[in-house]
Amino acid sequence: MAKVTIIGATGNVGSFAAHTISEIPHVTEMLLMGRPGRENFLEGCCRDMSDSFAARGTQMRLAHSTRLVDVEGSDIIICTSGAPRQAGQDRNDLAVANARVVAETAEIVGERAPDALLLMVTNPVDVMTAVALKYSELEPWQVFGLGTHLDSMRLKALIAGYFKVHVSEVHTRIIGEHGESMVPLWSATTIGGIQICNLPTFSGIPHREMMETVRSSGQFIIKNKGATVYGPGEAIATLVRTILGDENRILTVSGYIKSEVHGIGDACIGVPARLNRKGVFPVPIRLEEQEVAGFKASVDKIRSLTAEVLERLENDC
Ligand SMILES: NC(=O)c1ccc[n+]([C@@H]2O[C@H](COP(=O)([O-])OP(=O)(O)OC[C@H]3O[C@@H](n4cnc5c(N)ncnc54)[C@H](O)[C@@H]3O)[C@@H](O)[C@H]2O)c1
Ligand SMILES: O=C(O)C[C@H](O)C(=O)O
Repeated sequence: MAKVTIIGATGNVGSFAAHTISEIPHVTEMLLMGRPGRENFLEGCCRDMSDSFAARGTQMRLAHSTRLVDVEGSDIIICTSGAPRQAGQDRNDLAVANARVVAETAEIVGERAPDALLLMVTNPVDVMTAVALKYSELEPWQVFGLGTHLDSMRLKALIAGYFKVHVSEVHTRIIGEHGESMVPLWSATTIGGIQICNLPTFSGIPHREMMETVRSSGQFIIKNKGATVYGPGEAIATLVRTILGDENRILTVSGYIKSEVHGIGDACIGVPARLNRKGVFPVPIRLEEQEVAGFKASVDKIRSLTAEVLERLENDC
C-alpha cells in the first residue's frame, strides 16, 4: 500500500508519469497536484485516467489538489514542477527560476511529509535535488533526482541496437551531470554479462557518436515535438516501482555524495545507488583514471552552479 503524489501533474512529464505509475500494483493512492487555478484541468485528468483504469481493471484512489499541504501521508512525492527548456536552451539556464519553485515546494514537503521520499525531476535536476535537500531538511537518502538514469537508458538502447541484442542483455551506466558533462562508464558496461572491452567487436563501436546522441537526445526531442515525455515518464516509473517493491536494484540517480567516489563529492550528482523502501543509498565505486577525471569535472561544475543558485535563493529572502 502506498500513496504517490505528483507535483506538476498538469505538465507533460507529470501527467504521463502519473499514468505510468498507476500501473504499479503497490500504488493504492495517487494524488495529482497542480497550481491554483488548474482545478478544472486536474479534474479532467482524473476523469480521463479513471476511464483508463476501467479499461485495464486498475483499482486505486485517485485525487487531485492545488494545496501543497495535501502531500501529507505520501510515501513518494515526485516533483516535476517548473519550466522546461526551450529548443536551443541549456538545462542550466533554468536553474535560478526553477530553484525558486523547488525551494518553496520542498519546504512544505519537509514539514508535511517528513517520512516521504522526494524524487526530483525538474531541471537542472542535479542542482534541483540539492535545493530540495536543503529546503526540505529531509535526510540525504530521502531526496534524490532522476539524474542520469534516463541517459543510461538512452545509451543502453543504442548499445543494444548496435550489437543486435535485447536491452536486458546490456548493463551500462552514465554518471555525473544530467547534462553536457555526463560521463559514460565503459568500464562498467557489459553485454550478456561480458565486459564490453572483452568483445572482439568492441573496438568498432562508435563511442563518440553514441554519446553525442545521448547528450543531444533531450534537445533533439524538444526541437521536434516540444517536450520529452515517454522516456522520462517510464524512467520515473521504474524508480517508483523499484522503491515500492523494495527491490534493492542499483540505478543511476542523482543523490548526495560526500566523498564516496575517489574522494570526490559534496554535491548531488548522478551515481549508482541502491534503491529500496527506505530510500536511496549511493554505492561507493572505483573508476578508471579517465572516468575519474571526467566525473571530477562534472561534480565541480554542478557544485559551483549549486552554490551560485543557493546564494541567489538566500539573497531573495
Ligand atoms: N530530469 C529529467 O530527466 C527530466 C525529463 C523531462 C523533463 N524534465 C523537467 O521537468 C520539468 C517539467 O517538464 P514538462 O515538460 O512537464 O513541463 P510543462 O511545462 O509541461 O509542465 C510544467 C509543470 O510545472 C508547473 N509549473 C511551472 N511553473 C511553475 C511555478 N512557477 N510554480 C509552480 N508550478 C509551476 C506547471 O503548472 C506544470 O504542471 C522541466 O523542468 C523539465 O526540464 C526533467
Ligand atoms: O532535455 C531536457 O530538457 C529534458 C530532459 O532533461 C531530457 O533529457 O529528456
